[in-house]
Amino acid sequence: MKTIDELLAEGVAGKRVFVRADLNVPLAGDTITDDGRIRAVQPTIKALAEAGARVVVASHLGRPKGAPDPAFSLAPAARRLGELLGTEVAFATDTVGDSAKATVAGLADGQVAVIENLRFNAGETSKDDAERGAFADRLAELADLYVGDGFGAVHRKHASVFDLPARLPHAAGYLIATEVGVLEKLTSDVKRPYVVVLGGAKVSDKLAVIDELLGKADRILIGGGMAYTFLKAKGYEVGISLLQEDQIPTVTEYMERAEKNGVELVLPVDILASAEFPDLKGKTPADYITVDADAIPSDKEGLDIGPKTRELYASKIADAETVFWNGPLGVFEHPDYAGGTRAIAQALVDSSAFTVVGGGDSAAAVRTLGFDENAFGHISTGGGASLEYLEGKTLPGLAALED
Ligand SMILES: Nc1ncnc2c1ncn2[C@@H]1O[C@H](COP(=O)(O)OP(=O)(O)O)[C@@H](O)[C@H]1O
Ligand SMILES: O=C(OP(=O)(O)O)[C@H](O)COP(=O)(O)O
Repeated sequence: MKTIDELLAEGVAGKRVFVRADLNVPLAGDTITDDGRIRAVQPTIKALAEAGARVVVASHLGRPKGAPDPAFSLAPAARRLGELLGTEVAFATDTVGDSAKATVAGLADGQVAVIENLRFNAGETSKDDAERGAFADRLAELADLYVGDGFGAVHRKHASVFDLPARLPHAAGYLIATEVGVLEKLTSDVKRPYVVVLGGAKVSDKLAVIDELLGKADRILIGGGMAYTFLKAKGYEVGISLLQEDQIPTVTEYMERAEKNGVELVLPVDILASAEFPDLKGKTPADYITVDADAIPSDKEGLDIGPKTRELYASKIADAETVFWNGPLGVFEHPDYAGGTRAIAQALVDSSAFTVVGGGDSAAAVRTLGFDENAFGHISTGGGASLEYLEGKTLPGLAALED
C-alpha cells in the first residue's frame, strides 16, 4: 500500500486530490455533538494542502436513501473542517453535478473543498457493479489522485471506497495507517484474557462478527440493542426492544458454541425498560423501570443495562489484558440511559489492559461523557470497520488501496 508520504514525495502541487474521509459525525439538528472524526482526518488534509494540492474532501453522513435529503447535508461538517483548519473551506451543494465541478475548478493550489454527501447518489451504495462503477467514473472526473482515509467506511463496498481508487493513482492516508497499525496488534499477539464488549444499534452487522470472535475472544459481553435477540433466544420476553427476529437461530447456535468452546458469552441480568424512547432533544427525564432481564414487560423496551449488569461486566473487565469495545451499552445520548455506557468506559479506564474503543458513537460517547481520550489505548473512528478487521475479513476499502 502506498503511503501518503510517498505520494507527497512524488509531488502533489497543483494536483486535484480526492480524499475519501469519514465525516459521519453525530448531529443534533445542524450542531455537531462530537467532531472526533473530522479532527482525525485533519493531518491528511493539512499535509496535502500544505504541499499545494487542491483537496477535494468527500464523505457519507448517515444513511440517506440515494437522493438529496437536507437532514444529512455535509454542510455543518464542512464548516467545522474550515474552523479546525483555520482556512476557508469551499462547499459544493451536490456531489458530482454542476456545483461540484465548479467548486473543484475554482480551487487554487493549497485550497480545500468538501462535496455534498456521497450517499445522495444511488450509485454510491449500489450492489450493482455497473451502477457503482458509473458513479465512480463521475467522481473520478473531479480528481487526479485518490487518498483513502475514511477508516470508518473501509468495510463498505461502495463506489467512493472501492471502485474509485481503481480509477486513480491512490495512497492510504495517515488515519488509515494509524488505525491498521493498532488493530494489527489485536490480531497478531493479543494478550489474554481478551474481552470483547459489543453493544450499539447496528445489530445485524455486528451479530455476524460474533461468529469469528467465538474463536478468538475469551469473554464476550453483550449489551445495547443487540442484547435482546439473545434474551429472546433464551425464551425471555423482550417487549418492544430492538430485535433481530430472523437471527434467533444464529444466536442460539452462538450460545451453544460458546459453551462448547469455553468462551464466556455474557448477557445482561437486568435492564432499564420504558414504554417510550427518550426525548433526545429536550432531554426531559425518562420514565423507566429497572427489571431483571427475564422480566421485561411486553409493552416496554430495554434502553440500558441495569446496575447489576454494570457491576458484573466491570468484574469481567477487571482482570483483562486486552479489551475491545464497540457499541454503546444503552441510549447514552439521554442522561438517564448513559449509566451502562459510562460504567463500561470507567471499567476500561480502571483496568490495566490494552484497551481499544471503536465506533463513531462509542468514541463520541466516551468523549461526551467526559472521559479523557488518553486514558484508553486507542480510540478507533470505525466500529463496523474495526470489528470486521478483527474478524480477519478482507476490507474492500483497504484491498482497493493495495498496489
Ligand atoms: N437498547 C438500545 N436500544 C436502542 N438503541 C440503542 C440501545 N443501546 C444503544 N443504542 C444506540 O446505539 C447507537 C450506536 O450504535 P452503533 O452505530 O452500532 O455504534 P458505533 O457507532 O459505536 O459503532 C446509539 O445511538 C445508541 O443510542
Ligand atoms: O458510522 C460508521 O460506522 P460505525 O457506526 O460502525 O462506527 C461509519 O461512518 C459507516 O457508516 P455505515 O454503517 O452507515 O456504513
